[in-house]
Amino acid sequence: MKRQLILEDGTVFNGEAFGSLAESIGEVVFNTGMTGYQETLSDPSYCGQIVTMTYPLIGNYGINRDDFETITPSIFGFVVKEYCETPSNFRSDENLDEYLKANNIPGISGIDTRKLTKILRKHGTMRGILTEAGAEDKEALDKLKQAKSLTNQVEQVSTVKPYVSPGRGYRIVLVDFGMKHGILRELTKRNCHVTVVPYNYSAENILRLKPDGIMLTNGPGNPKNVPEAIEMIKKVILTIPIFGICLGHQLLSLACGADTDKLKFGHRGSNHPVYDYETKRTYLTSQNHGYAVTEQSIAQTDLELSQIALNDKTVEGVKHSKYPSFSVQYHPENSPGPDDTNYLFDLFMGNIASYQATQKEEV
Ligand SMILES: NC(=O)CC[C@H](N)C(=O)O
Repeated sequence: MKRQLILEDGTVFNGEAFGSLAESIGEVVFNTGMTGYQETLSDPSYCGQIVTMTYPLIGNYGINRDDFETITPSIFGFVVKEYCETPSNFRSDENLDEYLKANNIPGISGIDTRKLTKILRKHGTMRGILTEAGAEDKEALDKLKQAKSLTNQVEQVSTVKPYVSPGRGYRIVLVDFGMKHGILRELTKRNCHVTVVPYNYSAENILRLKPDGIMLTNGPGNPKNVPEAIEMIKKVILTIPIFGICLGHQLLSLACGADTDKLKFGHRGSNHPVYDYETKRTYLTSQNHGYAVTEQSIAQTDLELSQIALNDKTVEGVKHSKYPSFSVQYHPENSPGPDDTNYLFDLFMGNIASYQATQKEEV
């Protein structure tokens, strides 16, 4: 069945339908990972976005039971050049089409994704509509232009109630803005007792849980749409070590007085080089972000710039100069992508240990 992707600037792409046949409007973004489509599809940070993969063949290793980053995916659409109907992999349980249908995600294949990506790089990300072919282009375009931009994606993907993943190690409160399972996986690997709480859990309620450390997860949309979290962080940073990832990094930075801005077309892929000023090393990182902390805004805060993207000098990490808190813009939990920066979870454990040691000395 024929489908269309129409961009805000009027560009029409014709292709074949796969996955669900639902009509969808979202921000069209590109991901350059050669693999990792299952993690991408199930990453809640893509809520509100239609993702195109630049790698031309997608679906060839199927969908397996192990690589999900969330159970209920919230991506708004999936655009590929060639979609593989007959996956070949010992872990594969179903094909991409079955997965997308079961989760009501519309897909389109047969698209010149190189052309689409070049348009997005030149113009910046745009919104688009995935719709049935033969629909009046003008009507679809009007619908797209009239559609309101989303501001409540975090609310859509965060947990509603707190829950616990028990362990005997440090007690970590994980504030869920649209958590990838990879973060929980890294904490449980380190024996942490993790309490996952909703995005709008108050500082008072978090402190009542007596955490040893707090983690701020990744999540969709503009960090400025989550003011309650910024207020919460301002209070908890005074007494508890914090580690923020992606949206969590942006929120921590905003709470410390820095600013964020939207990038032209963002960073989404599995091989983004990041330089660390302290270790003087370059790490390959997994990334998915459309916003970033602005470098000039850091100077007026107690934050230090700790890491930077080598491709375009975007801020990739900050460290607090007074409190044992830090954050990164990329994904140390990888999934998908390289695990070069997994050590940051150990660094967080170390921060907790040394902070607790200093607290004991003071008593
Ligand atoms: N993966 C994330 O947490 C993304 C953060 C934020 N939504 C951005 O696009 O910049």
